[in-house]
Amino acid sequence: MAEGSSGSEFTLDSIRKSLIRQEDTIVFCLMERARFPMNSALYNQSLDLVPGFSGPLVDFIVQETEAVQAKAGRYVNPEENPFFPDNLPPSLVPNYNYSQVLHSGGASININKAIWDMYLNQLLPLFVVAGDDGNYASTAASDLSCLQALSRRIHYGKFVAEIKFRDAPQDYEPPIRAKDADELMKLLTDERVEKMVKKRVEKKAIVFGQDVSGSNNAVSKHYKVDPSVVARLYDEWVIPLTKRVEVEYLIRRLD
Ligand SMILES: O=C(O)C(=O)C[C@]1(C(=O)O)C=C[C@@H](O)C=C1
Repeated sequence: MAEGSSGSEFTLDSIRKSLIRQEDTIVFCLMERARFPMNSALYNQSLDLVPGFSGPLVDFIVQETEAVQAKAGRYVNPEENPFFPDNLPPSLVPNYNYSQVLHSGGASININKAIWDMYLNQLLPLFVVAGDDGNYASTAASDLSCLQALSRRIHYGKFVAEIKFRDAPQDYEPPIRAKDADELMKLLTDERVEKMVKKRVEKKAIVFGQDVSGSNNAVSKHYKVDPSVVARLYDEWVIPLTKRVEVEYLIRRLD
């Protein structure tokens, strides 16, 4: 299972612990991306910076990186979903025996297009400064780290949904059979937990993102990423998209 999770235990508590640990990764990834300005040439559809490749430079870098990672077995892991799944090379390394806790229908759920669109068009402009420093390859590597961390967190909804189903099949089976997405959304929602998640990620952005001085204890008011943007990221996108994955997973759970 994911970062910080042992693999043998599969409970709502252990899954939530992993989601909490993944918050750290996401906040640090955003702080790393914020070191670079927007570098918008990287995302320009019509610049064709790479001879023989048509499309933005970020697509080229992500596709090539995913191809190498696919050969090294990244996408054999049920927690990982590629952004460019078409024509990915197969894994060349011996298969690791990942615990197969998900229903087989879960494998086909990949909402990375929505994550990509949200990250590039809505989130990035909220936390990076305008400008161009020419560091396109490093910026794209940093984007990919953010995208992969967000994708892992959001698709973790598959595991959350599986454990919720196993804990209360009698509640979930009727709306699954009726293909009632609204009822499933109601059942899986826990507003108290969502509130806590949003508060905690904002706090993490405050704690991790302040300038630390060796000489005194003054608390800085400058943060590497605006904590309210991190809270908004979870409120508007991460939690709703995780819930979308949960519903998509549950709808297929009895197929
Ligand atoms: O922890 C859960 O129960 C989840 O389903 C995850 C999550 C989230 O994305 O953080 C999503 C839906 C719930 O309303 C609460 C939290």
